[in-house]
Amino acid sequence: MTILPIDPTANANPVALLDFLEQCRAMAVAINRPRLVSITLEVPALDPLAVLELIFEPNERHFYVERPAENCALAGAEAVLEFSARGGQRFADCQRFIDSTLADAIAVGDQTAPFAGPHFFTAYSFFNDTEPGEPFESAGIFVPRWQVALANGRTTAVANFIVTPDSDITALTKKVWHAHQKVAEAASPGMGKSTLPRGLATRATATAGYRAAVSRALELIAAGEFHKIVLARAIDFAAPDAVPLHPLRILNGLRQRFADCYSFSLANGRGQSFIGASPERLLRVRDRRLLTEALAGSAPRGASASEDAALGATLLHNEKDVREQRHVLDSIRRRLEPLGLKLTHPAQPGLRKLANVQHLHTPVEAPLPDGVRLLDALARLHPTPAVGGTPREAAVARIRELEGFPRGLYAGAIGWIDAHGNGEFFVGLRSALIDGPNARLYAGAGIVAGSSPEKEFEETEIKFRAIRDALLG
Ligand SMILES: C=C(O[C@@H]1C=C(C(=O)O)C=C[C@H]1O)C(=O)O
Repeated sequence: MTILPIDPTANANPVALLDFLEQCRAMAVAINRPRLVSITLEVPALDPLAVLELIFEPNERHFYVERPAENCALAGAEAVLEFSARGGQRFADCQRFIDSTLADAIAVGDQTAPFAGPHFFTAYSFFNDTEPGEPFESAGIFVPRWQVALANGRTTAVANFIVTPDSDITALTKKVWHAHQKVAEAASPGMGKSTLPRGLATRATATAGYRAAVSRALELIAAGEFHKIVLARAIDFAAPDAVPLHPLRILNGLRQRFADCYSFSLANGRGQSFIGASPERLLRVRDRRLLTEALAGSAPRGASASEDAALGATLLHNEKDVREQRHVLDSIRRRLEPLGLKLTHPAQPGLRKLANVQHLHTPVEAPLPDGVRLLDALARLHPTPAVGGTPREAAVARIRELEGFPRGLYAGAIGWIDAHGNGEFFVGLRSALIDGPNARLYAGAGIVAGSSPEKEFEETEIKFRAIRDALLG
């Protein structure tokens, strides 16, 4: 990436912009290829979700993720660049796309500001290949036209665009200036209010046969085919009178209730969005330090502090749950150590308490060795036994047949990567696919020897609550 020493705040006028874009075009002519140009500006305090609401277009791509507890939110919309891949090489194909895009990219503005420069919003479906007709690709990346992020009390806006050797620079200047004005408007005191449709879901149908699928999985475990498998259920909700459900309205409810989770929305640009409040970090890389976690084993929250503590203590000592979580931790070690990572983690799991459920949790950390990049680690980690099973191949091979519905992005890997190789991915859990007035909700549970079909069913009911309550308003 070429970083030009231009101060965009001092040059925030259409004449300077035109001049700058002419320079970029000359740089595109020099290599005879299009270039991604990225302008970063620090702006007054803004809620990225409010901005996304204001510029929301149902048929544009968007990406949103927020962890209120970390005072961190990131929004992007409209694709200036898109890439998709499928199959076993999808992570490596994505890395090549990112590398070639960055090799020709030009950036201006303070590149040390939080979330400065171009970001690649990326989603991997649970399986290497999605089924025909599924709304999201098995690997999809887009670079947004605009991005607004909040971190450590600072708000950063980024505008991205493509300059080709024969770009019409006057038209492009108008477009970029218009986008700049739009974000500036959103930051003004008279900021508009979007009128989101008030669609709420009521009617529900659940996929049948979950208990039978768990029983069948227990037979396969007894026969030695695998040790653990995660099986999910889907429930379809619909809004009466076909009033469309608005992903960002549901998201606003999720972020208020699940401050400690990743509240997210990802739109495919064709009217469908995948939303949720996921408790599970798959991977974070910051300044070449990798952070992941083993999260598995579940218990309800108690009504009083003492009941809650008792439920937590039972979970910490439950042999089945401890074994289930251990499978996840062991798998993380097995998958990452061959890359040369020296992992550190506490010897015993702790409790991760969410509004509706508590889990066993072990944070895992390591410096990234030279030459190893975020997507190398992600390709090895996904899917962990927290959402797939162990041994991975044997368990994952049975999931489609036992569940009977396409997972799509449920339990997939969703996140972002920046120009320096930093990034963060979470697991697409406690989630729903929104399509007009329809919503499909997903929740699963890990099955090991000793699991009971009835208890696993109840566990999925508890997990459904997170997204169901937000959906029902
Ligand atoms: C599969 C889900 O959650 C995963 C499975 C868990 C379990 O089996 O106890 C716990 C946390 C998650 O890793 C889900 O929420 O759908």
